[in-house]
Amino acid sequence: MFSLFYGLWKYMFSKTEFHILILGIDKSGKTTLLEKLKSIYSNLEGLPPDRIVPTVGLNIGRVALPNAKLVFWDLGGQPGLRSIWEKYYEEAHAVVFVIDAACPSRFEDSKSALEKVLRNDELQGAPVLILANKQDLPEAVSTEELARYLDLKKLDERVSMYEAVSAYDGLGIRESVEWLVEVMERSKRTEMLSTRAGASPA
Ligand SMILES: Nc1nc2c(ncn2[C@@H]2O[C@H](COP(=O)(O)OP(=O)(O)OP(=O)(O)O)[C@@H](O)[C@H]2O)c(=O)[nH]1
Ligand SMILES: [Mg+2]
Repeated sequence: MFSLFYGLWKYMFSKTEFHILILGIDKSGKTTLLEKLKSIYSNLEGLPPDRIVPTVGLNIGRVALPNAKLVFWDLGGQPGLRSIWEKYYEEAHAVVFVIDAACPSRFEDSKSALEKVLRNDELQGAPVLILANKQDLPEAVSTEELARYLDLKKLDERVSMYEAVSAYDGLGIRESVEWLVEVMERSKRTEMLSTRAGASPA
C-alpha cells in the first residue's frame, strides 16, 4: 500500500531533472551565460563578468522551474580542453552551443567544433540550441546570418533552434530555456535516458 501511495506521490510531485551541456569554443561566453542563468532563475546573484575566468574544470548551475529541474554543465572551450566534452555526452539531455556572434574570424572554429559534437553517436537525438551570443555588441550578426555562415547539413535531422542572446543583458535567455524544457520533455532521448536510469519515462 505504501509503495502505491509513494508511487502516486512521486508521479504527482517529483520533477524531471534534465542535464544540459553548455559547449562552444573558448571566449564564446558560456560561463557568463551560466552566471546570468543563475541570476535570472534564482535569488542568488551570479558572478559579475569581470570576475569570470577561463574555465578549466566544470561549472555547474542548477535552475528550479515549476515543472522541471535543470542542471547546466559548463565546460572549458580552449582547444586542449575540448576532448573532455565527450565524457559528459552520455548523460546529457540536450546541448546548448554558444557562439560569439560578434567575432566572425572564429566562426570556422565554432563550425568545426559544432560539427564534431553533432557527429558524435553518444549525443544521438539530443536537442541542440545554438546561441548567437553577445548581441549587445553592435557588430554581432543575426541568427539568420550566423546560420548561413555555419551551413550545417547535419542539423536538418535534429531538433534544433538558433536564438539571439546576450549573456550580459539577458536578451533571449528565457525564450531559450522555455524552448529547451519543451523539447526535452517530449524528446525520445529523455525517454531513453529515463529508461536507462531505471525510472519511468517523464
Ligand atoms: N559584450 C559581451 N561580452 C560577453 C558576453 N558574454 C561573454 N562576454 C565576454 O566574453 C569573454 C569570455 O566570456 P566567458 O564566459 O569566460 O567565455 P567562455 O565561453 O566561458 O570561455 P572558456 O571558459 O575559456 O571556454 C569575457 O570577457 C566576457 O565578459 C556578452 O553577452 N556580451
Ligand atoms: Mg568558461
